Amino acid sequence: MLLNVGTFIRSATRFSPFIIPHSSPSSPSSFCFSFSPKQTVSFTLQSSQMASFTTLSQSPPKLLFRQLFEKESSTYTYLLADCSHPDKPALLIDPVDRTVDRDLNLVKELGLKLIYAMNTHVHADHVTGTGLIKGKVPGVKSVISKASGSKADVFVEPGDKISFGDLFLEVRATPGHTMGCVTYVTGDGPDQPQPRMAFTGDALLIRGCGRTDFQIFTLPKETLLYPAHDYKGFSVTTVGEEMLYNPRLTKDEETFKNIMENLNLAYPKMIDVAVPANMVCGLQDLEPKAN
Ligand SMILES: N[C@@H](CCC(=O)N[C@@H](CSS)C(=O)NCC(=O)O)C(=O)O
Repeated sequence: MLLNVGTFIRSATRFSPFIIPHSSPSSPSSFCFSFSPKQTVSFTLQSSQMASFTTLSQSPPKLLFRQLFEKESSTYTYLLADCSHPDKPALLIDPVDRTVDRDLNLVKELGLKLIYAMNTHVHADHVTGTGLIKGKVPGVKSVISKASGSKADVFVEPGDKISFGDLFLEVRATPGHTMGCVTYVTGDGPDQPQPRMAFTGDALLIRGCGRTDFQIFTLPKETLLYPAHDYKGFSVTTVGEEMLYNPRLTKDEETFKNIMENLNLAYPKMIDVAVPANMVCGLQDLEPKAN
C-alpha cells in the first residue's frame, strides 16, 4: 500500500540549496537540518547559536526534521516534512496530548501542512496527541499499525510506505513491547535521506529497549535510531552503536530474558488512562474545531 499526499510538481525553486539554521532551547536536538543523499555540506559558524550552510552539489535537500520532547513522560515526538515540496507536507510521530499545541504551533511557524499524526504503538505511559490534532487540524489522518488493534484513520502493515511529498517512510514490524509495535524507517532510494533514520518507538531505546525483535539490526550500521523515550539525556544513536554497546541486546537470549524479567519497573502512572484512550487513538472521534 502506498499512501501519497500532494501533487508531484517539480519546479526550479525545489532545487535551490537551502538549510535552515536554527537553535531552540525547547528542543533536545537543538538544530534543524535538511539534507539529501550525496550532497556535500559546508558550514560556517556565524555566532555561538547560528550556523550558515551551503550545499556544494545540485542535489535538493529535502527533509526537515525536529526532535521534540515531552518531559512528564520523557517522550520524543518527531516532526518530519518534505520542505522541497510546494505544499511542505509534514507528519508527526508519537505526539503527546500535553504538547499538541506546542507542536502545532511549530508546524504553523514553519509553514508546513500536517497530513499525518502517527503512532508507533499503543502507548501505556501517556495519551497520544493524535485525536486532539485531528480535532484542531481538519484533514489530518491518524495512523497506527493494524496489529495494534487500535482505532485510527489509516492502518499500516509491515512493508507499507507512507509518503509525504517526495519522501517516504517504510513500516517495519518490531513487536515485543506491544504486539502492534512498528518502526518507521526513512526510505531507501537515491532521493531519500542518508543515512537512513528509524523511529523505533519503545522497541529499541538508546542503550536499552522496551523489547525488540532484531528487525532493527538488519538496517545498515550507520542508520540513525530515534526512540520514543529517553530517561538518561540521550537523543539519538545508531544501529552500529547499539550492536556494540546496548547492555541488553548484546547478551545471549537467556541473559536477555533474565534482564527483562527483572527490570522491576514501577507500574506506569498513566497506564489506566492512557491505554483505553490510545486504543481509540486519543479521542479519535472528536469533531473538528478551529485552531
Ligand atoms: N515511569 C514511567 C514508565 C517508565 C516505563 O516503564 N517505560 C517503558 C516505556 S513507556 S510504556 C519501558 O519500556 N521502559 C524500559 C526501560 O528500560 O526503562 C511511567 O510511570 O510512566
